[in-house]
Amino acid sequence: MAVLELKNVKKYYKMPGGGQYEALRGVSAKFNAGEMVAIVGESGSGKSTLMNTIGGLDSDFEGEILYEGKNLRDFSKAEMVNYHKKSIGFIFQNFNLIPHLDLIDNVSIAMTLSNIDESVRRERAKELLKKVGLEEHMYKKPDQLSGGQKQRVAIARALVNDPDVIIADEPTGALDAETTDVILNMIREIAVEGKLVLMVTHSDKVASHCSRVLRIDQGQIISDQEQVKLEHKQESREEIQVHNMNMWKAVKLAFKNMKAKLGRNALVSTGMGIGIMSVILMLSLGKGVTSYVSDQMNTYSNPLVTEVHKNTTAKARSQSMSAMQQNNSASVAKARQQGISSLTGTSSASAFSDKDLKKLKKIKHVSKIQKGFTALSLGGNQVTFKKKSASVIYLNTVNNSIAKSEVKKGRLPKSGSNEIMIDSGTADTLSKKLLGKTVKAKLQLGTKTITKKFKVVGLYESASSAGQMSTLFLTYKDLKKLFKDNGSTLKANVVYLTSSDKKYTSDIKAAVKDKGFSGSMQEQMTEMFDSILNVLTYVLTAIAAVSLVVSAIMILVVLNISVVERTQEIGVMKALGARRKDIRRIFSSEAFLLGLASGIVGVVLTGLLSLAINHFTQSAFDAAVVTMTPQYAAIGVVVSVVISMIAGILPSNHASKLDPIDALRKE
Ligand SMILES: Nc1ncnc2c1ncn2[C@@H]1O[C@H](COP(=O)(O)OP(=O)(O)OP(=O)(O)O)[C@@H](O)[C@H]1O
Repeated sequence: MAVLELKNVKKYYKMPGGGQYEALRGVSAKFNAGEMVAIVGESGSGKSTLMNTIGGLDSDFEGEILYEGKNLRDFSKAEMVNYHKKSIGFIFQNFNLIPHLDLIDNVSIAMTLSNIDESVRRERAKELLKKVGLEEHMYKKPDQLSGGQKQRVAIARALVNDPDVIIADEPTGALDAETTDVILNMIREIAVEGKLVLMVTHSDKVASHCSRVLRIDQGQIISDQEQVKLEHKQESREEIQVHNMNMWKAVKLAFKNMKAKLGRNALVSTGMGIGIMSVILMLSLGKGVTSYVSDQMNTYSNPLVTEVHKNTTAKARSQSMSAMQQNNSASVAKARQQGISSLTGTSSASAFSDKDLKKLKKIKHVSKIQKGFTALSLGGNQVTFKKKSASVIYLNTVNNSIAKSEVKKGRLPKSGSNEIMIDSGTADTLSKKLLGKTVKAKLQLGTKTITKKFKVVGLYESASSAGQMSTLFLTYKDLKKLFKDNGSTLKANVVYLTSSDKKYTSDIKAAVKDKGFSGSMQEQMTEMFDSILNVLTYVLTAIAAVSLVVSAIMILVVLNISVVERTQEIGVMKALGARRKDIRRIFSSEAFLLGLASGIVGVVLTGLLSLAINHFTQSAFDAAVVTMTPQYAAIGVVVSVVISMIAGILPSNHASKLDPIDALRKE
């Protein structure tokens, strides 16, 4: 039975100016296994067109090309892929080997596309390379071989999946006479082993080696002569199961391709890596600076204690904003006054009512609730010792949030014996030995100012550097009495909640906010700083991200160049049975690998740069300002991969859609 049967095959090419050209004009022939058929004809007679249609590279023909009883034109995509992989082997005039793969990989590429295991592939490739006499060259690259050796590799490649038909298009066209004979004998051997060999040639001498000569002129067979019958050897057929190439094999192939252009890919990855670095660096810098500021502001003196204020400043701010919007200057002034009076401790709005205290008591895990008072005054409070005076900005009550370590010298004041504690800075301006001495204090109590003697029993130094303000502490009880003695009532404007365990403090802080109160001044300022820094970080990151657009364009250009450079390779792969999907996968995998490499370069560069920056800031401000978290590193790598893969969509699609005939013809 014939392996291939052609019935009245016609092929029309569309002419650029309209109309069509009939390149094959009703070709009919039968080809049997074990034949070596020379297709001879003048240039332009239609030989290549006929081979392309028989080889399934061009299904746009009329008539029938029957393989196993089915017309190639009616093949489904999967059947056609199988036909390429299993039934047809191509040998080209200019060899069309893949330059960056070694001989083993070149021979076994069709098996890679068929998802055959590496060990099986290599074994088969070695066996075939041995058969064509290139065993000792198998790790060479094609450009290290002579023309004849290259064609021998191409023969081995055509045979790898043990096809029924070998199509050889001028296989000796680029070879000298001596090498031609070697190659022709090898091809003849293929037919002797029982395969059908169809060989295009111009040369009658080459044709004389064949068992049958088919002459073609102007798209028609003009003669069909059987010259000799070949003596056949019965060869056992290889049982090779072909499947579709999986993603992992595509990635591995892509990796080999990338290695071939290592220098270029390294440069591109570094370029994109710098873009990624700028993004990670901005995020890490934002994080580092935010936590530095938070640390500076929020060195909580006592991790168990939460300081609570009435939410008057926020209220005053929003009132003042809405008054400003309404252009009401009286309301603006009123709102501002409220803000000031809440700071100076004279606002009734900032005082805690019993209802407020009850609300706070209900918060889970609060073991103790302590009332306090804090007031700011600019010049109103003064401490005098031996004719020296110092202003005290804050008047505070002794509270649980003061840590033992903050009492630098002496102890906390006790109630009932006119004791105070002042910050060590203010104390020093009065006398180096103020501890234990009696000072005269002028204090503003609400609207009244009183003068009274106190004994300094403690010197205070805030744990937070932002809290280093001149401050005078006395007990709440004493202050309450002072107010009462002067005809007014002290109302707590700060409350300290002690948590039953350190681990609940953050929950308590959150609950305080939920109930409409606010935290300490430092906490409020930190929150404000945090939000400003966050906005700043995002703005800077967005600016840095612009460089990623440039990187994406760079990757797109590089992949496009790669597609152009490798057009022939794509043509060969398609002739060997690569699906569009496979080609797309290979190029997308290259984009993926470029993105991954860039991401890693970006992370490494950020790591190195942050080491340098932190080294500098450590010595300058005793703090590391760049904090690269694993999340940021992961974001960098993911962003890099995603951008690269998006940039790779167009080139990969373009590659997958290339027409195999055009691609193979590309010089
Ligand atoms: N894509 C195409 N579009 C239009 N015409 C084409 C196309 N490909 C081939 N032809 C025309 O079809 C005819 C047959 O071309 P083909 O390449 O099959 O000839 P050939 O016998 O293989 O020639 P050569 O030996 O020079 O390769 C030629 O006249 C050619 O100009």
